[in-house]
Amino acid sequence: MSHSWGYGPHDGPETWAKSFPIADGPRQSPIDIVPTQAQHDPALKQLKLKYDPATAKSILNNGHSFQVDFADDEDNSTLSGGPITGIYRLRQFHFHWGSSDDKGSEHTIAGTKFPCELHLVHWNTKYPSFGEAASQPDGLAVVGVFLKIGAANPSLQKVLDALDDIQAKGQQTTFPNFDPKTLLPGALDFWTYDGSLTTPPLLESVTWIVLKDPISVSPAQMAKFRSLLFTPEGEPPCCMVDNYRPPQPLKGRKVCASFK
Ligand SMILES: NS(=O)(=O)c1ccc2c(c1)[C@H]1CCC[C@H]1[C@@H](c1ccccc1Cl)N2
Ligand SMILES: [Zn+2]
Repeated sequence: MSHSWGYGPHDGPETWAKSFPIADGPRQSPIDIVPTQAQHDPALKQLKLKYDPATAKSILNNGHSFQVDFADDEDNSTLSGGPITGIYRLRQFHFHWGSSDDKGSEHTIAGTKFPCELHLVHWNTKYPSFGEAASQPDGLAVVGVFLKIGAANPSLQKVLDALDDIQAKGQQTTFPNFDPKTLLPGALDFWTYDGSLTTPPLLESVTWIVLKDPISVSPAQMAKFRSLLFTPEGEPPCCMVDNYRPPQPLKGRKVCASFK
């Protein structure tokens, strides 16, 4: 049976546990990050992100968000260092956002919500594939970046310019030669904790690496995100907004900080 889940009143985060009981599991994401309760871990290494723009392939409206997919058959775009051991390959990046600027991020900082949050999804190359890695406790590493209202972001604009071709669910187009590093803030200070995918199947296989510093997004750029549709062509249009899961119980987990 194909699980149809979404973000509405009848299929949203409060209903997911019915089809995905892990929704009430011990290491669910996102969480509210409370900086004063995070523990500085001096043993944490610097994050090493090595991205090759040539690995960018396509951009897809998957009906929950839109994602930019990368060729991950070689170690050309990788994440290492930080809290992880070994090499993780970049698979895709996507976003979560709100219907207004006062909400939209999945992680929050001491209760503060951002209008949007970027997720760069990587999988552990000790496993043979993304799918296999996604089912392992150390299988995935997702770098989360907050977007804060400010100046227009030229690098983000390159991504947003492609959205006209993928307005409806299931639409995809080529997206070559893009360097995701241009979407990162100057400093790579981060919080890290053990968590899960924030959408079904909610697998508890993610080492979360949430960057402290946001990148900028303008109000006009936020409007571009909100012009996408959850619905496929030919169905009554439903704007893709509020595609975020609210923070989940910490259940005793420690959040570590790479900085003082
Ligand atoms: N928000 S997030 O960063 O926690 C996140 C990261 C990766 C994936 C997901 C959510 C979800 C989103 C749709 C499919 C599912 C997953 C996946 C894709 C194809 C096959 C299997 C799986 Cl598990 N990919
Ligand atoms: Zn996500």
